[in-house]
Amino acid sequence: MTEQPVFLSNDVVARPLSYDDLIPRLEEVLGKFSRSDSSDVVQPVRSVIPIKNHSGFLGMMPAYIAHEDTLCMKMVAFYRREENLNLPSTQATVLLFNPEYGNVTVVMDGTDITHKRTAAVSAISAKLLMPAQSDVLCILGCGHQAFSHYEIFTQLFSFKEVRVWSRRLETAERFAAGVPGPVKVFSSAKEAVHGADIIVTVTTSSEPVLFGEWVKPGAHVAAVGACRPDWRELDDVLMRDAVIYVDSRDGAAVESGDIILSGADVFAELGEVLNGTRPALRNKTTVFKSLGMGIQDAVAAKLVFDKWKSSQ
Ligand SMILES: NC(=O)C1=CN([C@@H]2O[C@H](COP(=O)(O)OP(=O)(O)OC[C@H]3O[C@@H](n4cnc5c(N)ncnc54)[C@H](O)[C@@H]3O)[C@@H](O)[C@H]2O)C=CC1
Ligand SMILES: O=C([O-])C1=[NH+]CCC1
Repeated sequence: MTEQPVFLSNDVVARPLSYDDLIPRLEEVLGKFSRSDSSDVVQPVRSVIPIKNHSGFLGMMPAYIAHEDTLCMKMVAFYRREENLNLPSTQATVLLFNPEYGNVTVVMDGTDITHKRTAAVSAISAKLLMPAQSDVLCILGCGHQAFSHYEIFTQLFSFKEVRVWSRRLETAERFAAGVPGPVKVFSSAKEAVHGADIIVTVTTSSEPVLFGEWVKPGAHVAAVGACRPDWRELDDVLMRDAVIYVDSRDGAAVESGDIILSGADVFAELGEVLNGTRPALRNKTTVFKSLGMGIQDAVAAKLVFDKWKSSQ
């Protein structure tokens, strides 16, 4: 009980974290979260403080998962950086506690956990909501999340074409050169999106980068950026015309500018679809508005720690 916490650096965390392990655990915990009669999963909406002098935010994301006896807290700092600063826009540290005593057992770098669990949840949304015949994937934004989304989407699904767009052409070209498969680089978001079956938005923009009139009817959008109540990635037309799914209704009502400012109704949480209590309307245009949840970090961190322990 009085032992010092272990520290796991990002290279140690990244190694054992596979999507095959992550996806079923994330599906299970999202389902439990969305069961109104379940006290198994406790997770308040993230509390966020602005870092006023530096245009950043610090988010605190605690979670307790009773059936796994996992008590976790992620602290995540995020900034809207200019691309040429070459600094990460998101940095995270995860603590796991001994739930019986409350002492910290492990401190781990949360970078890879954040990249992979976010992409894995978007992939779950795609599994449930993208058109049955999905040939074209389009990714808007070419930073860290774009890489993890590319990785899992191309692992899980077979696309005939993968397209990318970023605000600066050279960022998109660097992305295309850095991934193993063929990628078409576009200099216009509108052209990149044209005819795409699934669109992932992973930008740090606070203004819409995706407009409803560009989106093919029936397409699925996994919208990952814009995590402040006054930030947008999607315009009002898309928010009005699409069926809106979220990770957490409570989180979306407080944090998502796309939902709050458009006045769009939330149709379902992803967990409700996984539980079979709300339908997956695959034939409609769908948006999954992702904000990120502490329970997602908790299952990922527990997975990493268990694997690390068994390798010692
Ligand atoms: N939903 C979730 O669970 C999570 C969401 N995020 C969010 O995902 C987004 C992407 O994160 P990272 O890939 O780590 O960031 P990053 O900094 O590595 O990449 C950001 C990308 O956005 C592009 N961008 C920046 N400003 C833009 C603008 N005004 N218009 C169009 N594109 C612009 C950049 O060119 C870059 O390609 C961020 O908004 C971040 O807050 C991050 C972690 C978890
Ligand atoms: O869930 C998460 O870690 C984040 N969501 C938005 C910025 C970071």
